[in-house]
Amino acid sequence: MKPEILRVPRLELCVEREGGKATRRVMVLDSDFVRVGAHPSNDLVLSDRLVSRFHCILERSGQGFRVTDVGSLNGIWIGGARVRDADIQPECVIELGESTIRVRDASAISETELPAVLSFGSLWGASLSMRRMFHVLQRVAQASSDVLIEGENGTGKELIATELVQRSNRAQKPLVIVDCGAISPTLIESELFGHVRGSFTGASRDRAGAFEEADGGTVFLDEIGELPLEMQPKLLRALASREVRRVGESRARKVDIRVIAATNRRLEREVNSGRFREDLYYRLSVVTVRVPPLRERKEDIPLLVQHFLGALGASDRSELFPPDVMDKMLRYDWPGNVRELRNQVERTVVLGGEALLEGTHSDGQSSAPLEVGEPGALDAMSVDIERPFKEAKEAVVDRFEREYLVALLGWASGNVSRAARKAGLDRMYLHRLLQRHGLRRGAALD
Ligand SMILES: Nc1ncnc2c1ncn2[C@@H]1O[C@H](COP(=O)(O)OP(=O)(O)OP(=O)(O)O)[C@@H](O)[C@H]1O
Repeated sequence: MKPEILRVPRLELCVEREGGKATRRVMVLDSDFVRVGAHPSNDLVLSDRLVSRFHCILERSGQGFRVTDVGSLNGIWIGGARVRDADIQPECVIELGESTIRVRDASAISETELPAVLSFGSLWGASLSMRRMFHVLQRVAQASSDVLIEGENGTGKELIATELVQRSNRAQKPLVIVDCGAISPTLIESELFGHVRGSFTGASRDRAGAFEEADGGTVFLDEIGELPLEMQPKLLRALASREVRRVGESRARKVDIRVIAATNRRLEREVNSGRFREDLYYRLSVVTVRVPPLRERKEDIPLLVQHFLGALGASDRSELFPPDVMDKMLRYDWPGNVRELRNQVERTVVLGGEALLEGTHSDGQSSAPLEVGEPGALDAMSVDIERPFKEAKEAVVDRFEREYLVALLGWASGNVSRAARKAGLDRMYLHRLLQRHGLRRGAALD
C-alpha cells in the first residue's frame, strides 16, 4: 500500500538557562515524546542540581503538546505558577530548578511519511498518534529486544503484546502471561522462576516458573509497576543474564526468552518516589511503546465502534449510533478507555438504544457508565427454612457476591484494579472472588 504524507506540527525546545547559567541549546520535538531530567538517559539532559533525575515529560497530545511533571522534587513552573501538567503553546517558558526552556514554533510543520493503514492486526485506530504507534510497532515486531508498553488500563497493552508476539520469530513458541499485580508478594518469585519441593510451606512438588515455561518464547509481565521492590533486583539479574534460579535451588538454568512488560503507571514517577528501581527501569525502557488514552484520540471512536459492531456480527446496526449519540460519545472522557467503549457497544447491541451512556450528563462529562445487573433482585430474597441455617446463609451470600461482582465489574468496565479500589477490596482477593464465581479466567494465582 502506498504510504501517505502527513503533516505533523513540531516544537523547538530552546534551553536558555541551565543550572543558573545563560546558554542556548536547541532541540526539535519531532518525536511524540521527550523525557527531560538530570539523568543521562533522558532525551533532554539538564545539568542542574535542582532538576530531578526524571523531571518532566513533553509529549504530543491530540493536535498540541503537553508538559507533565513526573514527581520531580522542585516542580515545573509556568508564568510563576507551579503546574503538574499543562497544555503548552509556542513561546511558553518552562522553569525547572535553575533552568529555563522556551518552547518555540519550529516553523510549525514537518512532513512525515506513514503507511496508509488504520490497523495493526486486531488493533484499530485512525488518529495520528495511533498510526505513528502502528509504524513504531512494525519496527519493534521485527526486533528481538525486550519491550515496555505504557498506557492506562484498557488502552490495548495486552493486545499489542499479542500482536508483537504473532509477528516475531517466536510466534510458534509459548507466550506466558504473568499479572504481577495479582500475585501475592510471597509467591511472585516462585511464579516467575519456579521452586523446588519443600522450599516453602505448600511447595509440595518441584515446579517450573513462567520464565522456564516460556523457554524459546515470550514472557508478558503485565502490571510490572506492581512488582514488589525486593523482587526487582532478582528480575533485573534474570533479564541481564538470561538465567533463573528456582526458589530453594542454587543451580542456575539458562532460558531463551523475550520479555514484554506493561504498566499503567508512569514508571519515571515510581523511580522518583523510590517505588521502582532505577536500574530495572533503564533495562526495561530501552524500547518503550506508549499507548495514548482514548480521550486524547477521540477521532478513533467512530472507527472503533464500527470495528466492534463488526466483531459482534452487527455491522449493519450502525443506526444504533446516530449523530447525537456519537456526539455524546465524542464528548465523554472514557476513563476505562477502549475496553469501556467495547463494553458500551456490546451493551448497546444487546439492549438497544436505551443502554447508551446513561451515566453521562448532558455535557458528556462523567465517569460513571451504565449500571449492570438487575437492581432490586436481591430485595426479593426468599428465606428457605427447609435448609440448615449455614447452608441457606451461604446460598444468600453466594448470590449477593455474584450480583455485587457483576455490577462492580460493569461499573469498572472489566478493570479489576479500578473495581478493587471502588469496592475497597484487596485486588488479589477480588481476583480470587471473581475466579470462584467464574467471572474471570486464567489469573496467574497459585
Ligand atoms: N486499538 C484497539 N483496537 C481494537 N480493540 C482494542 C484496541 N485497544 C483495546 N482494544 C480492546 O479493548 C480491550 C482491552 O484491551 P487490553 O486488555 O489489551 O488492554 P490493557 O491496556 O492490557 O488493559 P489492562 O491494563 O486493564 O490490563 C480488549 O478487548 C481489546 O481487544
